[in-house]
This record gives sequence, structure tokens and C-alpha cells, in this order.
Amino acid sequence: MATPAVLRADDLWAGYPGASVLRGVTLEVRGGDAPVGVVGPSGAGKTTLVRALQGRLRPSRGSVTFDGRPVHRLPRRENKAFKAAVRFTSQDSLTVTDPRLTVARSLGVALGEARKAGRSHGTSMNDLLETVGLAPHFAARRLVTLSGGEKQRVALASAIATRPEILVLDEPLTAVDPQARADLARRLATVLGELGTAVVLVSHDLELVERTCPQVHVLAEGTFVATGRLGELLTAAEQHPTVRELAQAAPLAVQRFR
Ligand SMILES: Nc1ncnc2c1ncn2[C@@H]1O[C@H](COP(=O)(O)OP(=O)(O)OP(=O)(O)O)[C@@H](O)[C@H]1O
Repeated sequence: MATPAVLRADDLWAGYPGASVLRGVTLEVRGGDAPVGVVGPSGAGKTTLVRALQGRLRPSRGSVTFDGRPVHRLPRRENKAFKAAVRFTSQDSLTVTDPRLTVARSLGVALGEARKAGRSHGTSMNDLLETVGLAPHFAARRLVTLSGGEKQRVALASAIATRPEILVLDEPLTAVDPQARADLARRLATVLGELGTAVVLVSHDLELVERTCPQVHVLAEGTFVATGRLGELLTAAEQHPTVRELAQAAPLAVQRFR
């Protein structure tokens, strides 16, 4: 069996001119791992972490590496391998593709990419739509005509189609209504687990993260302040102030964890 891909942030410090955001984040994920969550309040640095994992930010200290090489300066061949192995899906992933494409065409491109990379997995277009809770007739719709929640579902279907080794999801279901969200998250976790795709789920949504990820990191002011099962962190006697704030902001979730 091929060695699994490894994406690793090691004592990562990164930010923007005049704004240092991430302060010593260490995170490792390899193909086949169980899903891991990153939760944190607004401004904690979640999106900055995703940007750094993508290689779009140069660390001021520490590193982000893919199979041991710094992601912000991968040579062309390694960059191709990185893009095939690690996929990033954000709130607006589909805006980079042609909005006039139909859902079928868009998913067809993703399935074609998987074929080319030798990662076909026999999932049909209808299976993909069903996994993300869309009826088959959505295949004929143009991306431009979809609602925000429907677009997010198609972006996820597209990510599943390419079957990456590692999938980084940045607030993937913000536009999906809360009732459908938990159900969708469970289905996604199952399918991605079956495909052997390791997931890093970055979100402020505690319910979503708890239902999808056995292990969670709590990010506060650019650093991981707690790690473990979210239910246990939220109900623990001793809590970091940010964990306490998260717990106070989600009383229903805490009740369920007790
Ligand atoms: N381009 C930028 N230049 C300067 N500062 C920035 C830039 N982008 C983000 N920041 C700052 O970095 C900090 C972390 O932002 P980031 O977007 O990573 O947080 P977040 O956890 O994703 O927040 P949210 O949940 O609100 O999206 C914030 O204080 C933000 O104002």
C-alpha cells in the first residue's frame, strides 16, 4: 500500500503584515485518519490556519509541510501531488468554477479528475447527490441558479468525487439549515470514512463538529488551548475561558453532552 499523505503544521506562527495571528499551532493529519475538528470563536484564526495549510501564507516561524516539504514553496510536481491529495472546501468554493456549468458537468469534471489521478471509487452522480441530500433532478441545474445551501452541498459532493486523501473543510455547511446540517454531517462522515479520506473540519459550529469529529482542537487567539472530545471539554470542571465561553454559548449542546 502507498504511504499515506501527511499534512503537518509544526509550531506554526503566521499572520498578516502588522497582525500576528497564529501562535505555535501544531497539527498533523494523514490519509486514513479519523476526522479532526478545529473549533474557535470568531477571530480566533480559523481561516488563517486554513490559508496557511493551503500554502497561501508564509509562516513567520515553524512550518506547514506536505510529505515533509514546505507547502508555500512546493516545486511544480510536488504541488500537483499536493493538490490531488489534499483538497480544501470553503463556504464559497464553487464561486471559482464557471457558474454557467450544470451540477452534472461540475461533478463530471471532479469524477474525471479522480479517474486521472487513479482514485476512482465507483460512485455515480446519483450516489453523490444522494449523499449530500439533493434529488437527482438537481443534476440538470446550473450552478448559478442554486441557493447558498445547495451550492455548499454540491461543493461537498465535488470534494467527495475527487476522493482526496485529506479534505480540509472550512465552515462547509453555514448556509444549510440547522436541522438538515446534523443529518448531512453524519452522512458525510460515514461516506468519507468509507473512502479513507481524512477530514479536518474547521468551524464555529459545535454541534456539527461534535457529530463529525471524535477529536477536537479548540483554537483561541491563534493557539490550541484544549484538545479532546468536544463533549468532554465542554462539560469538564476545569476549563480554559474560551472553552467556557463556547459552552455558555451552546447550552443545548452542553445539556446533550452531560
Ligand atoms: N488580510 C488580513 N489582514 C490583517 N488582518 C487580518 C486579515 N485577515 C484576517 N485578519 C485578522 O486575523 C484575525 C483572525 O482572523 P480569521 O479570519 O483567521 O479568524 P476566524 O477564526 O476565521 O474568524 P471568523 O469565524 O469570524 O471567520 C482577526 O483578528 C482578523 O481581523
